[in-house]
Amino acid sequence: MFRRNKGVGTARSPEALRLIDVTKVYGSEENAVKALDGVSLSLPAGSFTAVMGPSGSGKSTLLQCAAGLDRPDEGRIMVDGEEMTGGTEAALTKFRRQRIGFIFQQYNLMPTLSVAQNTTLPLKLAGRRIDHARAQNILDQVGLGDRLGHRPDTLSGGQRQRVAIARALVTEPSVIFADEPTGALDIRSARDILQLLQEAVRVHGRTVVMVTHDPVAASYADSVLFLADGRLVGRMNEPTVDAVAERLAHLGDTVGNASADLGDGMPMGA
Ligand SMILES: Nc1ncnc2c1ncn2[C@@H]1O[C@H](COP(=O)(O)OP(=O)(O)OP(=O)(O)O)[C@@H](O)[C@H]1O
Repeated sequence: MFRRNKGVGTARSPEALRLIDVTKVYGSEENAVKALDGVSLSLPAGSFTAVMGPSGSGKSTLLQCAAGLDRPDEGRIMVDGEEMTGGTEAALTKFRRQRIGFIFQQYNLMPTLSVAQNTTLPLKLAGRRIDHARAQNILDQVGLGDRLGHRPDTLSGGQRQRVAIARALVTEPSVIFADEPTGALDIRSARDILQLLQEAVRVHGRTVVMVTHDPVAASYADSVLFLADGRLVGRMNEPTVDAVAERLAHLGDTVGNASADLGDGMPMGA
Protein backbone atom coordinates (compact mmCIF):
# COMPACT_ATOMS: atom_id res chain seq x y z
CA MET A 1 0.00 0.00 0.00
CA PHE A 2 0.99 3.62 -0.36
CA ARG A 3 2.39 5.24 2.71
CA ARG A 4 0.29 8.22 3.71
CA ASN A 5 1.14 11.32 5.64
CA LYS A 6 -0.90 11.81 8.73
CA GLY A 7 -2.10 15.29 9.61
CA VAL A 8 -0.93 16.96 6.39
CA GLY A 9 -3.14 18.08 3.58
CA THR A 10 -6.27 17.00 5.41
CA ALA A 11 -8.41 19.60 3.62
CA ARG A 12 -7.58 17.99 0.31
CA SER A 13 -9.32 15.20 -1.51
CA PRO A 14 -7.92 11.79 -0.50
CA GLU A 15 -7.46 11.16 -4.22
CA ALA A 16 -4.83 13.46 -5.73
CA LEU A 17 -5.06 12.31 -9.33
CA ARG A 18 -7.55 10.27 -11.34
CA LEU A 19 -7.44 9.46 -15.04
CA ILE A 20 -10.41 7.80 -16.71
CA ASP A 21 -9.91 6.24 -20.13
CA VAL A 22 -7.43 8.88 -21.29
CA THR A 23 -6.48 8.63 -24.95
CA LYS A 24 -4.10 10.88 -26.87
CA VAL A 25 -3.45 10.58 -30.59
CA TYR A 26 -0.75 12.55 -32.40
CA GLY A 27 -1.01 13.18 -36.14
CA SER A 28 -3.95 12.11 -38.26
CA GLU A 29 -5.14 9.39 -40.63
CA GLU A 30 -2.28 7.20 -41.83
CA ASN A 31 0.31 9.06 -39.67
CA ALA A 32 -1.69 8.78 -36.44
CA VAL A 33 0.20 7.61 -33.34
CA LYS A 34 -1.82 6.55 -30.30
CA ALA A 35 0.50 7.80 -27.57
CA LEU A 36 -2.04 6.97 -24.81
CA ASP A 37 -4.62 4.26 -25.27
CA GLY A 38 -7.38 4.32 -22.65
CA VAL A 39 -5.29 4.92 -19.52
CA SER A 40 -7.14 4.84 -16.19
CA LEU A 41 -5.50 5.26 -12.83
CA SER A 42 -6.05 6.62 -9.35
CA LEU A 43 -3.33 7.97 -7.07
CA PRO A 44 -3.96 8.81 -3.43
CA ALA A 45 -2.83 12.11 -1.90
CA GLY A 46 0.56 11.86 -0.24
CA SER A 47 1.94 9.21 -2.59
CA PHE A 48 5.14 9.08 -4.63
CA THR A 49 4.69 7.26 -7.95
CA ALA A 50 7.24 6.52 -10.66
CA VAL A 51 6.16 5.98 -14.27
CA MET A 52 8.39 3.71 -16.35
CA GLY A 53 8.35 2.06 -19.75
CA PRO A 54 10.27 1.76 -22.98
CA SER A 55 11.10 4.78 -25.12
CA GLY A 56 7.95 5.90 -26.94
CA SER A 57 5.59 4.10 -24.54
CA GLY A 58 3.79 7.36 -23.69
CA LYS A 59 5.33 8.38 -20.37
CA SER A 60 5.89 12.05 -21.23
CA THR A 61 2.50 12.26 -22.93
CA LEU A 62 0.88 10.86 -19.79
CA LEU A 63 2.62 13.46 -17.65
CA GLN A 64 1.85 16.34 -20.03
CA CYS A 65 -1.86 15.42 -20.16
CA ALA A 66 -2.16 14.74 -16.42
CA ALA A 67 -0.44 18.08 -15.69
CA GLY A 68 -2.73 20.03 -18.00
CA LEU A 69 0.13 21.01 -20.32
CA ASP A 70 -1.53 19.08 -23.14
CA ARG A 71 -5.14 18.00 -23.67
CA PRO A 72 -6.20 14.39 -24.14
CA ASP A 73 -8.40 13.53 -27.14
CA GLU A 74 -10.66 11.39 -24.99
CA GLY A 75 -11.14 10.69 -21.31
CA ARG A 76 -11.25 12.68 -18.11
CA ILE A 77 -8.65 13.91 -15.63
CA MET A 78 -9.37 14.89 -12.06
CA VAL A 79 -6.85 16.63 -9.81
CA ASP A 80 -7.64 16.82 -6.11
CA GLY A 81 -11.20 15.69 -6.87
CA GLU A 82 -11.81 18.46 -9.43
CA GLU A 83 -12.22 17.90 -13.14
CA MET A 84 -9.45 19.44 -15.21
CA THR A 85 -10.62 18.35 -18.65
CA GLY A 86 -13.02 20.57 -20.55
CA GLY A 87 -13.14 24.31 -19.98
CA THR A 88 -11.29 27.11 -21.67
CA GLU A 89 -7.53 27.45 -22.09
CA ALA A 90 -7.57 30.31 -19.56
CA ALA A 91 -9.42 28.17 -17.01
CA LEU A 92 -6.97 25.32 -17.53
CA THR A 93 -3.99 27.65 -17.05
CA LYS A 94 -5.50 29.03 -13.85
CA PHE A 95 -6.22 25.53 -12.55
CA ARG A 96 -2.69 24.41 -13.37
CA ARG A 97 -1.12 27.38 -11.61
CA GLN A 98 -3.12 26.68 -8.46
CA ARG A 99 -2.93 22.90 -8.28
CA ILE A 100 0.09 21.65 -10.17
CA GLY A 101 3.86 21.85 -9.95
CA PHE A 102 6.21 20.69 -12.68
CA ILE A 103 9.89 19.72 -12.61
CA PHE A 104 11.69 19.26 -15.94
CA GLN A 105 14.87 17.38 -16.81
CA GLN A 106 16.52 20.59 -18.02
CA TYR A 107 15.29 22.65 -15.01
CA ASN A 108 13.56 25.36 -17.13
CA LEU A 109 14.65 28.20 -14.86
CA MET A 110 14.48 31.79 -16.06
CA PRO A 111 18.13 32.75 -16.72
CA THR A 112 17.70 36.45 -15.95
CA LEU A 113 15.98 35.89 -12.61
CA SER A 114 17.69 35.15 -9.30
CA VAL A 115 17.17 31.94 -7.32
CA ALA A 116 14.66 33.73 -5.08
CA GLN A 117 12.81 35.27 -8.05
CA ASN A 118 12.66 31.92 -9.88
CA THR A 119 11.25 30.32 -6.74
CA THR A 120 8.49 32.87 -6.27
CA LEU A 121 7.62 33.20 -9.97
CA PRO A 122 4.65 30.74 -9.78
CA LEU A 123 3.12 32.89 -7.00
CA LYS A 124 3.51 35.98 -9.16
CA LEU A 125 1.98 34.24 -12.20
CA ALA A 126 -0.94 33.05 -10.09
CA GLY A 127 -1.50 36.62 -8.82
CA ARG A 128 -0.77 35.56 -5.26
CA ARG A 129 1.08 37.45 -2.58
CA ILE A 130 4.81 36.86 -2.73
CA ASP A 131 5.74 35.46 0.63
CA HIS A 132 9.50 36.03 0.89
CA ALA A 133 9.78 34.31 4.26
CA ARG A 134 8.15 31.22 2.83
CA ALA A 135 10.48 31.25 -0.19
CA GLN A 136 13.47 31.63 2.13
CA ASN A 137 12.20 28.72 4.22
CA ILE A 138 11.77 26.44 1.20
CA LEU A 139 15.17 27.40 -0.20
CA ASP A 140 16.71 26.65 3.22
CA GLN A 141 15.11 23.23 3.07
CA VAL A 142 16.60 22.44 -0.33
CA GLY A 143 20.01 23.69 0.87
CA LEU A 144 20.10 26.94 -1.10
CA GLY A 145 19.21 29.42 1.61
CA ASP A 146 22.51 31.23 1.04
CA ARG A 147 22.11 31.55 -2.76
CA LEU A 148 19.00 33.72 -2.99
CA GLY A 149 20.56 36.40 -5.20
CA HIS A 150 22.46 34.02 -7.50
CA ARG A 151 21.54 33.55 -11.16
CA PRO A 152 20.95 30.00 -12.45
CA ASP A 153 24.09 30.03 -14.61
CA THR A 154 26.22 30.30 -11.48
CA LEU A 155 24.74 27.07 -10.06
CA SER A 156 25.52 23.40 -10.68
CA GLY A 157 22.95 21.13 -12.33
CA GLY A 158 21.96 19.63 -8.98
CA GLN A 159 21.56 23.09 -7.45
CA ARG A 160 19.43 24.23 -10.41
CA GLN A 161 17.18 21.24 -9.97
CA ARG A 162 16.86 22.08 -6.28
CA VAL A 163 15.65 25.56 -7.27
CA ALA A 164 13.15 23.85 -9.57
CA ILE A 165 11.92 21.76 -6.63
CA ALA A 166 11.58 24.87 -4.46
CA ARG A 167 9.64 26.53 -7.30
CA ALA A 168 7.35 23.49 -7.56
CA LEU A 169 6.71 23.48 -3.80
CA VAL A 170 6.07 27.19 -3.31
CA THR A 171 2.41 27.17 -4.39
CA GLU A 172 1.65 24.06 -2.27
CA PRO A 173 0.26 22.23 -5.31
CA SER A 174 -1.88 19.09 -5.15
CA VAL A 175 0.40 17.19 -7.50
CA ILE A 176 4.00 17.70 -8.57
CA PHE A 177 4.91 16.11 -11.90
CA ALA A 178 8.59 15.45 -12.59
CA ASP A 179 9.79 14.40 -16.05
CA GLU A 180 13.19 12.68 -15.75
CA PRO A 181 14.24 15.06 -12.93
CA THR A 182 17.57 13.26 -12.42
CA GLY A 183 18.26 12.52 -16.10
CA ALA A 184 20.94 15.22 -16.43
CA LEU A 185 22.57 14.76 -13.02
CA ASP A 186 25.50 12.82 -11.55
CA ILE A 187 24.75 10.03 -9.07
CA ARG A 188 25.20 12.08 -5.90
CA SER A 189 23.13 15.07 -7.11
CA ALA A 190 20.47 12.64 -8.35
CA ARG A 191 20.27 11.03 -4.92
CA ASP A 192 19.86 14.45 -3.25
CA ILE A 193 17.03 15.34 -5.66
CA LEU A 194 15.26 12.01 -5.08
CA GLN A 195 15.51 12.48 -1.31
CA LEU A 196 14.01 15.98 -1.66
CA LEU A 197 11.14 14.55 -3.69
CA GLN A 198 10.58 11.95 -0.97
CA GLU A 199 10.56 14.77 1.59
CA ALA A 200 8.05 16.70 -0.51
CA VAL A 201 5.75 13.71 -0.03
CA ARG A 202 6.52 12.65 3.53
CA VAL A 203 7.13 16.05 5.14
CA HIS A 204 5.06 18.44 3.00
CA GLY A 205 2.27 15.98 2.18
CA ARG A 206 2.55 16.57 -1.56
CA THR A 207 1.78 13.97 -4.23
CA VAL A 208 4.62 13.32 -6.68
CA VAL A 209 4.45 11.60 -10.07
CA MET A 210 7.85 11.07 -11.69
CA VAL A 211 8.80 9.72 -15.11
CA THR A 212 12.16 7.95 -15.07
CA HIS A 213 14.19 5.41 -17.03
CA ASP A 214 16.32 4.64 -13.98
CA PRO A 215 15.39 1.73 -11.66
CA VAL A 216 17.42 3.39 -8.85
CA ALA A 217 15.33 6.56 -9.14
CA ALA A 218 12.13 4.48 -9.28
CA SER A 219 13.11 2.67 -6.07
CA TYR A 220 12.66 5.96 -4.15
CA ALA A 221 8.95 5.95 -5.05
CA ASP A 222 6.20 4.17 -3.12
CA SER A 223 4.90 2.59 -6.29
CA VAL A 224 5.83 2.17 -9.96
CA LEU A 225 3.42 2.17 -12.90
CA PHE A 226 4.64 0.49 -16.08
CA LEU A 227 3.56 1.73 -19.50
CA ALA A 228 3.95 -0.03 -22.85
CA ASP A 229 2.45 1.07 -26.17
CA GLY A 230 0.39 3.77 -24.45
CA ARG A 231 -1.24 1.38 -21.99
CA LEU A 232 -0.70 0.63 -18.32
CA VAL A 233 0.60 -2.90 -18.14
CA GLY A 234 1.78 -3.28 -14.59
CA ARG A 235 2.24 -1.84 -11.14
CA MET A 236 4.70 -2.53 -8.36
CA ASN A 237 4.42 -1.35 -4.78
CA GLU A 238 7.48 -0.83 -2.56
CA PRO A 239 9.80 -1.21 -5.55
CA THR A 240 13.41 -2.34 -5.24
CA VAL A 241 16.08 -1.60 -7.86
CA ASP A 242 16.42 -5.27 -8.85
CA ALA A 243 12.68 -5.94 -9.01
CA VAL A 244 12.11 -2.85 -11.19
CA ALA A 245 14.97 -3.75 -13.55
CA GLU A 246 13.64 -7.30 -13.83
CA ARG A 247 10.09 -6.11 -14.58
CA LEU A 248 11.36 -3.63 -17.18
CA ALA A 249 13.34 -6.35 -18.91
CA HIS A 250 10.17 -8.42 -19.28
CA LEU A 251 7.77 -5.58 -20.11
CA GLY A 252 7.55 -6.65 -23.73
CA ASP A 253 6.00 -9.95 -22.56
CA THR A 254 2.88 -8.16 -21.33
CA VAL A 255 2.33 -5.91 -24.36
CA GLY A 256 -0.85 -6.90 -26.17
CA ASN A 257 -2.17 -8.50 -23.00
CA ALA A 258 -2.36 -5.35 -20.90
CA SER A 259 -4.81 -6.63 -18.32
CA ALA A 260 -2.78 -9.76 -17.60
CA ASP A 261 -0.47 -8.40 -14.93
CA LEU A 262 -1.25 -5.39 -12.81
CA GLY A 263 1.30 -6.24 -10.16
CA ASP A 264 -0.36 -6.82 -6.84
CA GLY A 265 -3.88 -6.92 -8.25
CA MET A 266 -4.86 -3.54 -6.81
CA PRO A 267 -7.28 -1.77 -9.13
CA MET A 268 -5.83 1.03 -11.21
CA GLY A 269 -8.98 1.58 -13.20
CA ALA A 270 -11.79 4.00 -12.52
N1 LIG B 1 4.24 16.11 -30.57
C1 LIG B 1 4.20 14.88 -31.09
N2 LIG B 1 3.86 14.68 -32.37
C2 LIG B 1 3.80 13.45 -32.91
N3 LIG B 1 4.05 12.31 -32.21
C3 LIG B 1 4.40 12.46 -30.92
C4 LIG B 1 4.50 13.74 -30.29
N4 LIG B 1 4.86 13.55 -28.99
C5 LIG B 1 4.99 12.22 -28.83
N5 LIG B 1 4.73 11.56 -29.97
C6 LIG B 1 4.73 10.10 -30.17
O1 LIG B 1 3.92 9.53 -29.16
C7 LIG B 1 4.51 8.34 -28.65
C8 LIG B 1 4.76 8.48 -27.16
O2 LIG B 1 5.75 9.49 -26.95
P1 LIG B 1 6.24 9.93 -25.51
O3 LIG B 1 7.23 11.04 -25.69
O4 LIG B 1 5.08 10.17 -24.63
O5 LIG B 1 7.00 8.60 -25.02
P2 LIG B 1 8.00 8.39 -23.82
O6 LIG B 1 7.65 7.08 -23.20
O7 LIG B 1 8.03 9.58 -22.95
O8 LIG B 1 9.38 8.26 -24.61
P3 LIG B 1 10.89 8.59 -24.13
O9 LIG B 1 11.19 7.64 -23.01
O10 LIG B 1 11.71 8.28 -25.34
O11 LIG B 1 10.94 10.03 -23.74
C9 LIG B 1 5.80 8.11 -29.45
O12 LIG B 1 5.50 7.22 -30.50
C10 LIG B 1 6.10 9.50 -29.98
O13 LIG B 1 6.82 9.42 -31.19
